Amino acid sequence: MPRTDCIMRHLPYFCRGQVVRGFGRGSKQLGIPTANFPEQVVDNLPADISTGIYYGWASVGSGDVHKMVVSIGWNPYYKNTKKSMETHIMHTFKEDFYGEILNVAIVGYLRPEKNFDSLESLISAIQGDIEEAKKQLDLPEHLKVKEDNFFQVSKSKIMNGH
Ligand SMILES: Cc1cc2nc3c(=O)[nH]c(=O)nc-3n(C[C@H](O)[C@H](O)[C@H](O)COP(=O)(O)O)c2cc1C
Ligand SMILES: Nc1ncnc2c1ncn2[C@@H]1O[C@H](COP(=O)(O)OP(=O)(O)O)[C@@H](O)[C@H]1O
Ligand SMILES: [Mg+2]
Repeated sequence: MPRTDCIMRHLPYFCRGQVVRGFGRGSKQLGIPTANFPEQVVDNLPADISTGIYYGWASVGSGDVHKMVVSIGWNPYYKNTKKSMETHIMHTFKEDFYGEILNVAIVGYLRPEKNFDSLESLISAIQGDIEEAKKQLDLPEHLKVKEDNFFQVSKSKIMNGH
């Protein structure tokens, strides 16, 4: 079982990285696209940050900051052999953003990763996570992270030059 005090010690956790291709299941099978981070970003996570489902804030390149949910782990339903970190942003984008920089601030923990008997139950669990995250993120302590300098830096010229 994840030790909540261990997890919370690292939050908020900020990171950025280029969006890479995963297995293409997020949008095609689940109807919930997830922007996947490269292995390097996953390897740089603090060793004692538990796998599981988290929520927070995200922006793409120098774009607006949106609510997000992120899954860190091996996706037991799919039995992945590599640990992944995948972010679903609660926003409708006009097009895919592979290759762009994704900026992420994780602020809270929702639950451990689970296996499910059916795709339908995986999808409804994820939809439940999204609803819970939306509620939690309206709390003042979480809303303030949206304004963090971390996201301001991503809007600066330095980042736009890439
Ligand atoms: C909020 C959220 C919760 C998730 N929870 C689980 C889970 O409990 N078990 C699991 O096997 N996968 C879970 N996933 C991961 C999905 O299985 C994953 O997004 C899907 O396999 C897409 O993978 P892909 O990006 O490689 O295509 C979750 C994803 C999100 C965004
Ligand atoms: N709201 C969104 N949240 C996350 N990714 C999105 C969103 N809208 C579009 N995308 C795009 O969808 C891609 C993820 O789709 P997905 O089916 O999970 O494929 P993959 O397996 O390649 O990660 C992201 O890399 C991004 O380019
Ligand atoms: Mg994905």
